[in-house]
Amino acid sequence: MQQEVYLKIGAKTIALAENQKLLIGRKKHGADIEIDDPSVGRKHATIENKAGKIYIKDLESLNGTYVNDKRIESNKLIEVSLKDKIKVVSESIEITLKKNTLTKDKSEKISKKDDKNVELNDATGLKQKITSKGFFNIGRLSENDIVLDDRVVSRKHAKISFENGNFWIENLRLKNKTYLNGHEVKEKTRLRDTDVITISFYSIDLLNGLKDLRKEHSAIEAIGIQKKYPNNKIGLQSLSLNIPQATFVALMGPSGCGKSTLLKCLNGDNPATSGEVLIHGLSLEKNFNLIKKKIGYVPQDDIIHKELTVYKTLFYAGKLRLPDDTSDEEINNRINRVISSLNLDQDKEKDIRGIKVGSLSGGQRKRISIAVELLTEPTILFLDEPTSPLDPETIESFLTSLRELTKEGTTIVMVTHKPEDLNYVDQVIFLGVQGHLTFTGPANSLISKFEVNNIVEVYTKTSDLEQVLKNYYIKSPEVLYQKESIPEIKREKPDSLILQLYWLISRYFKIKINDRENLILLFAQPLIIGGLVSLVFNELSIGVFFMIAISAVWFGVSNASKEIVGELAVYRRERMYNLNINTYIISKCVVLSMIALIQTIIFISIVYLNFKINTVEGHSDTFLRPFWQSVGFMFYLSFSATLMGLFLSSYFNTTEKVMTVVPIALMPQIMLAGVMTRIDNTLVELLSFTTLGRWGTEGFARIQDKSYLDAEMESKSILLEVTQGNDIKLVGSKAMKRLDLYNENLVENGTLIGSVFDSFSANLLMIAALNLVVYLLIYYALKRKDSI
Ligand SMILES: Nc1ncnc2c1ncn2[C@@H]1O[C@H](COP(=O)(O)OP(=O)(O)OP(=O)(O)O)[C@@H](O)[C@H]1O
Repeated sequence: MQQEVYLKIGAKTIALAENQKLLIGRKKHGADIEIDDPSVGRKHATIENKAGKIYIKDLESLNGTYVNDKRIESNKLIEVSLKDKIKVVSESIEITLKKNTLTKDKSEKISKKDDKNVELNDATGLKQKITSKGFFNIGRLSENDIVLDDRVVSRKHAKISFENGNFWIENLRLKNKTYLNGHEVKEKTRLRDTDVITISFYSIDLLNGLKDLRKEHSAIEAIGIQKKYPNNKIGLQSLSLNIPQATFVALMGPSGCGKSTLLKCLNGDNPATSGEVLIHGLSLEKNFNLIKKKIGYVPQDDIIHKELTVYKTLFYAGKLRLPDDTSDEEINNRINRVISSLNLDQDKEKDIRGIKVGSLSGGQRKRISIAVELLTEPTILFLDEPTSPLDPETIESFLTSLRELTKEGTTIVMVTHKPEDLNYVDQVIFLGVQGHLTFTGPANSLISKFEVNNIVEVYTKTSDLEQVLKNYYIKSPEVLYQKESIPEIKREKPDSLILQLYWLISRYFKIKINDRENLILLFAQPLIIGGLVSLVFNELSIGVFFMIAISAVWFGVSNASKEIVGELAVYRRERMYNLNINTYIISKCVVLSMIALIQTIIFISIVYLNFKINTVEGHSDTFLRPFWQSVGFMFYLSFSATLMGLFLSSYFNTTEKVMTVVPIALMPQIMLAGVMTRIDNTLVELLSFTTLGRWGTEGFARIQDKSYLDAEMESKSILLEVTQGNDIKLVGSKAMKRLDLYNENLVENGTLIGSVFDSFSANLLMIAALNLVVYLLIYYALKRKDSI
């Protein structure tokens, strides 16, 4: 049997479990019982419960510890009873010995999880229950002591134990995280009374037990937030907001006033430069890794691939976003649920799951973007102008389904320009020009607040800076938090990089396969260019190898140049979630390399067959060879060019810009290869070092020269030359003499520096070095997109 002992300090009640010792000390110095008084020592005294008996010990404090107004001797355990009055300097601590007792009887365990959790809200019960049982398991399964029915909670998630007089918290699963005061619990950590554990949107602390933060706090609170862009432009003027749970909010204002900026500050996509955003009472900045999994965000552009079917879109989103231990069956159940909650299953004749996203209407596509976000069951949805592309009829059913979501408890913040959308929302936030908050409140009081006849006039008034500043700007009462620089929200790795890579490759592969027309064009390119080369060149010469190298560069760059910029919205959204930049780049490289390999095989086969069949008279052995080495080298060039294309695609923000730059990137490959003209200027020579055109042409020349030499050496038909000093020198074979690609065409007539890297391996190494540089450039270009 155990006795429950409680300490009362002012309004606070703290349980003192059996065999527990608590340190009393000054605030912010790590004590279990913190007293906000400078006259209290950092480590002032201890109070402990030894088998139901309470002892207090003063730790040589300056201002003393008092029992019944008598200062006690330092470093001596003094037993105290119910009647005694204990004082730590000015604070009086009352000790209460509760009458009821607790047994370790198993019947105490209540099977229904809600009943069980209700008990845990009891401000004083949790500690004693943990002490009595020795530990408390927390998890999704009903057999846990604290049951949290939430997808980001593992079946057996964490454990609070009581050992050696102290409480400890440990996370039992690596994948789903437990946070202690905002920091991930990586190892078993001592738990103090003032510590707060957060798992999903639940908080647990020894004093207050379990709390569902969604019930305790507003969904979103912005306190004195302001946004300054790096160019010093103010995107948002200081403002404060409070958005209750399950509210449908429209965010409106004139064009360019900062609506998207505010949305991004509230969801962490591009955080405020000062002030604080709280999501269900938790600091967005400190708990971003948790919060990002529980909020949904659909930016202005669709965050889906039009080449995939609806089912595959949702399936891959589930695989990439849900915890790795989520079964396919569970993902399918969720897909069915989100499809029905967004009324996407109305057409009984044609199942929307099998339709390609690209064939859907604008409204349906928007809903699929939202469905992707709903898979993770977010408590807040941020939507940036979802109704803009929709016609009035579609808007009605679209907003009705969003309303339904708010009834189920989701909070929605939606940027909109459409006055008719106000019929569906509970609240409006109206921004004025240059990011000034001018209105927050129920939609039906917007017109009266501005004393106008219609919403168009609200736009007129809020577009006039002078009027806004004079009459409407709702300045934040006080700026509580000042930050000097943009807070960097630390991004967390996905559960498994390998699995993320697998699903990214799988999705990208499917996208490519489903885009039949484009695939046909991709494979028609080597047929056409290879055919032309065969047609134009009557005999194998340096020009042919130059064309092979340039074609490889062209294939790689053109295959890749639209691949990142074309899905920037998807990339940015997934990056905000848990996308790793390296797995993303590698997934692009893997799939694009497969395409480049097929193109290469087609191209080399055509050129090989052409020169094999149409040999020059007297030189029947002069054809492209060796076949597989040529394929390998062309593929290597094409892969390297793919990286170049990916760099262009990651650096620019629009497809148009990339397409303008592609020819500019290709020209040096042609001009600096040393074939068009002799390169005899050091600067130009050095520039040619950075081109695949140069290394590619030279590499092919070497492969050919070597293969002819080898072939002729084998057949012993070698050529010897008598030099000026009457030495006999091996110069190669008949065929090689005829070609002599490297020496004659590139060194003597072409580049001067060829001899500097006089080996094929050096060629390969130079290309590898270029690849490494380009890979790093892609990485940093993508990283730059994280926060603008
Ligand atoms: N990355 C940035 N750097 C500098 N200024 C920016 C940046 N992003 C936005 N701005 C500026 O901040 C202001 C607000 O932009 P924001 O996109 O938030 O407006 P908006 O109200 O959503 O506009 P719209 O209704 O046209 O979508 C604009 O003047 C814009 O030029």
